Amino acid sequence: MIELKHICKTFDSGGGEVEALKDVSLTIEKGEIYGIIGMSGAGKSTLVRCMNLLERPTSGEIWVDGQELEQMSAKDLRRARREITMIFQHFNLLMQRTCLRNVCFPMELSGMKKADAEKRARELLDLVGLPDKANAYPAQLSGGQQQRIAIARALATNPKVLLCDEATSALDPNTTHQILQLIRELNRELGITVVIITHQMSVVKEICDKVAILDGGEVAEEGLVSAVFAAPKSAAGRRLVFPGGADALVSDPASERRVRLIFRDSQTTGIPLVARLAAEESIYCNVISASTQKLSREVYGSMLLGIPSAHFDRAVDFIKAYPNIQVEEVEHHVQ
Ligand SMILES: Nc1ncnc2c1ncn2[C@@H]1O[C@H](COP(=O)(O)OP(=O)(O)OP(=O)(O)O)[C@@H](O)[C@H]1O
Repeated sequence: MIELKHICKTFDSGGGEVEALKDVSLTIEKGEIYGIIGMSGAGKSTLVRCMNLLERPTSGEIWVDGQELEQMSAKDLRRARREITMIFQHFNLLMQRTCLRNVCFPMELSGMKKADAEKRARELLDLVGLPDKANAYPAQLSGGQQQRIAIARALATNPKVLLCDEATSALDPNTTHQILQLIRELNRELGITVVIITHQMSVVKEICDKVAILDGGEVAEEGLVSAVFAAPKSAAGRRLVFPGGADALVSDPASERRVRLIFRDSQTTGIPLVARLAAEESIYCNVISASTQKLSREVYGSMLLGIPSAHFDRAVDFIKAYPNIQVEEVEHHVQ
């Protein structure tokens, strides 16, 4: 289990101080796939680098399996770091070494015998589906294959935690899907805890159990992916889930009140609610935006409606009579 407690990180950059992380607290349970998502500059890379002390926080504590990293002896910290490995957007392979020698590298550093390291490296190449690339050089491989080699290398020290910093951002959608599948298999089969740093919602939707949305160095919200993405509460969450949104001028605040509806299963997403409000109650709503998405194997729908103020209560009562629809009034600037 990884616990971040009140992490702050301030960088001294020539022109002044940059507060990259402001009082970040998160708990990542053992065996979870945890996504950390945010816009560029939100502090994602800084946060993930703090998790293995590649970056030392200015204040706050990082606990891994009940031990505080900064209180460890140098020897214990080296051991702990071997258990928290990382893969990167640009793979960071050693280009002068063959794939086999790349995977052997961390084992050589830890003093393992060459023959044992090679045996283990071949097993790992097998595990990531590239047993035939042992003698190839990274430059001879595609991006997806290079990331597989990087994953094999990351697994060489039998880690408990795999940190993935934008690990699929340089890959096409199909290759991204294959790498995410591999990461999910490793999570299930080896029980590795996975932390995924990304700016892509599709990545979090595809494999994460939980997500934290980072905004300006702070956690805007966090929780189960299905809960956060179905009904984001923070402004940062809404920007991510409803990018672009609807034009704030699309409805008239003087005559309409705005509600967000969240539909929670495929039966509910199929209800022609707006048509029924018109046909059965003679209430004519303005559909400002609508979308459906699949999260954790369930279909969620979201709709932003402008309801004529005069009929607001009646319309909300009508909607609430349906099970599995969540209704919340939102401010007029919400999109
Ligand atoms: N070594 C550093 N020195 C000074 N400022 C830094 C340093 N590293 C990061 N920052 C600043 O900290 C903030 C957070 O950066 P970080 O790289 O963690 O964000 P990010 O969410 O990972 O962004 P991106 O998705 O663009 O990589 C930014 O304002 C960045 O300029």
